[in-house]
Amino acid sequence: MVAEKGTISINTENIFPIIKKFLYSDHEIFLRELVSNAVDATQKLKKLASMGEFNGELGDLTIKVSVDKEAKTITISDKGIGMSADDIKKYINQIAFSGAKEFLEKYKDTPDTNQIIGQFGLGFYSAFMVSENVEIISKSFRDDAPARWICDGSTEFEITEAEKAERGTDIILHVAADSEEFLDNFRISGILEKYAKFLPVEIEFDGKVINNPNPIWTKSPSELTDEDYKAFYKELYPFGEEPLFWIHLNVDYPFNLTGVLYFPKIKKDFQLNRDKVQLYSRQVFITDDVKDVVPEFLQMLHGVIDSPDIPLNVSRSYLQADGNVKKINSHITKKVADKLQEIFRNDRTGFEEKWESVGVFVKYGIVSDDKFYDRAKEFILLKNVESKHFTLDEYREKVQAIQTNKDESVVFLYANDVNQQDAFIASAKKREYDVLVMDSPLDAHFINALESKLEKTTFKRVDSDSIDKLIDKGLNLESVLSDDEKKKVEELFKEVAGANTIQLESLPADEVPVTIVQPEFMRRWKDMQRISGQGDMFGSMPMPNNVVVNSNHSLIAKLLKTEDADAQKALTKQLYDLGLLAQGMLTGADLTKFVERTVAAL
Ligand SMILES: Nc1ncnc2c1ncn2[C@@H]1O[C@H](COP(=O)(O)OP(=O)(O)OP(=O)(O)O)[C@@H](O)[C@H]1O
Repeated sequence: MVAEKGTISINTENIFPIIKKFLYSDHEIFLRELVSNAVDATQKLKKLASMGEFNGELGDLTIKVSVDKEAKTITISDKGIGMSADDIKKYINQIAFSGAKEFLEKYKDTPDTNQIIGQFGLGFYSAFMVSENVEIISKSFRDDAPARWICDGSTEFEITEAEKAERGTDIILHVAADSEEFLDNFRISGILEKYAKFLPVEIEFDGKVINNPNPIWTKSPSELTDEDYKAFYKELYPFGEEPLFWIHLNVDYPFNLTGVLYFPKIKKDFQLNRDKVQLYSRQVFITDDVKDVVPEFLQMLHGVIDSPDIPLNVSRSYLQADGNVKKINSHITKKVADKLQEIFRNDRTGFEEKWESVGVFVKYGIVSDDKFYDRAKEFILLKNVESKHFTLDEYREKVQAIQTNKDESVVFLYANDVNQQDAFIASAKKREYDVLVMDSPLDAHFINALESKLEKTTFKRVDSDSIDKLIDKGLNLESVLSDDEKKKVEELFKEVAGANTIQLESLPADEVPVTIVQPEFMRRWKDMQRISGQGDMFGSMPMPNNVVVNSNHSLIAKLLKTEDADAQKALTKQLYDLGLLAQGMLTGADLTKFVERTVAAL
């Protein structure tokens, strides 16, 4: 068969309803699009005026939005460049022919042209998502006769001359029966509040200007004071607590990006984050779902990012593939790291005070982004039980002399619950060891990440073994017990200890007789699963503990000497329960019996 080539034909009558229906999943977007067009028309006029191509009076350029419940109309009026009948035919009747793009092409070499929002030539048609008929009444700045265009959403339209005294455009939406929700003032003001809050031209609704046309991210940091940044934060999040500090982003190469990111105070447990980073494109709100644009670990930041290089119709798969978005992502990471480093270097005390909040970002960053560790390693802080902070290098330097084990690995001891692990911390202190506090939900992952980065360093929770096993220097004490005696002790404890493993050790005589420890490896693995929210496959499984019996303690000698079998059992049980009690593991009926027994023995 001979190859045949051709062009696929598109039938406008069929494609039009598809555009209307599926272009935007969210119908409220129509207002964003129409108000953006009005802003564009106004900005174009200002631009022409600044170049001497328009010499008339600019006058009040406020854009007005109004709702007429009775007539069932929504009107968006601007005093921008307007359109003649020919302009309407050219720009409106040809779908996907963007006048904005044409304008940009024409003036691309002049300054400030990038303030125009439109790019696809589709936005106007979103009006049909909510309207039965859409009417345009417009008068061009060129003083051509005013024109009226009306269309019912089919491919047919009517264009006639109109009466209009003032320059500019009125877009009148005759709202369809299924969209009457948009005839509600609250609804409209809510939509404007969301999308138009920072548009660069004043927008009036219900007699009030609803926007701040000059938000701080459009200004230069040198014009701004701390108070300005704080006031803007309040404007964004009226109920938020004052932020810790902020970063003003200002990039124009290789992509355009402005914005202000705030570091919020973070409570210990991650609270649900309602105050999110907002994404704008030329001051038009796009979304507050900034996944992909902002690195995952920085999504807890607050503030605003504005980039014309982020496509307006944000779809996730599109964003992930977008080269600019990737660059933006790593730029933000770098900026955040630079800012943290600057504060760390210039104000160490202030940095330490903020560590509880800042640490959450840093830890999350280290866990989720390999490159971030290299940027952050200088200012990662560790806090010990005396609430002193150390960098990684400082801490290693501090503990290395006495906390190195026989394999030459430096052991960083930590507690995740200082109260509950007090007895273990006390034994560590007896050896003059230092103990860190690792009590944030991220710490299990953070510790793992650090172990993989730091050479010859292991983290061990203070209660995961007896202290001389945690930092095993290979200097084993002799046991005072014979092998037979050891066996006997083991049997006695086996009877009371259920599924737990008995571990006889020759510890110094002044260490406690019985300790219950939770092996580091299993426990940490379980913690990590819990925080990653991965099914609780092992989470609900009871974890066997190790019962460390100090064979050198005098009470163990006494236990062996006790001849009466019941008395021997009772003493074993008492010692075991004391071990559980020290770990906060003695509860319920066992605790009640323990108290009764102890009282009876007094
Ligand atoms: N209020 C208005 N005043 C003057 N011209 C307008 C107005 N609204 C629309 N236009 C003209 O119609 C064109 C098409 O508008 P439309 O919203 O469909 O696309 P766009 O704004 O160019 O791009 P996008 O699809 O990104 O919004 C605009 O580029 C502009 O030339």
